[in-house]
Amino acid sequence: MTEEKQDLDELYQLIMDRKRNPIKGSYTDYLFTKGLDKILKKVGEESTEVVVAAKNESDPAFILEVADLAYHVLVLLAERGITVDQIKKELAGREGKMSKTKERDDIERW
Ligand SMILES: N=c1c2ncn([C@@H]3O[C@H](COP(=O)(O)OP(=O)(O)OP(=O)(O)O)[C@@H](O)[C@H]3O)c2ncn1[C@@H]1O[C@H](COP(=O)(O)O)[C@@H](O)[C@H]1O
Repeated sequence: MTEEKQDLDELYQLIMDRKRNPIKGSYTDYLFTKGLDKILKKVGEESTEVVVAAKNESDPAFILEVADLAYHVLVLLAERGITVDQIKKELAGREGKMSKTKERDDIERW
């Protein structure tokens, strides 16, 4: 059996392509047309669904909700003009910095 995988970078590129070349009937296009407030509303809704699924539902249902959230966060990044690489760079800059779990400074005060 072949297992299909979609890289987050590839999905982001597809979303960017929808932004540059709108396609009628595309849900991504629908979100960009509605604008930032609609995208933020979806990110909020999908976040809540992840929380509920994490507490109550099976692994497949939880995975589905996390995937929905990931997609909408990528749309939000694209709307704000931020790339996945910028997020990776931010995460890479944190590597090895969180060694204490008590009495440690907030992330902003590193
Ligand atoms: N990963 C996703 C993805 N995850 C969720 N969704 C859509 O997100 C919507 C969420 O469903 P909801 O019931 O919460 O929302 P709704 O009632 O449909 O709409 P609103 O609440 O936003 O008005 C559904 O319509 C899903 O189809 C996605 N739509 C697209 N993608 C990816 O984006 C690619 C491009 O999609 P299009 O832009 O539609 O061509 C697809 O091939 C996928 O890879």
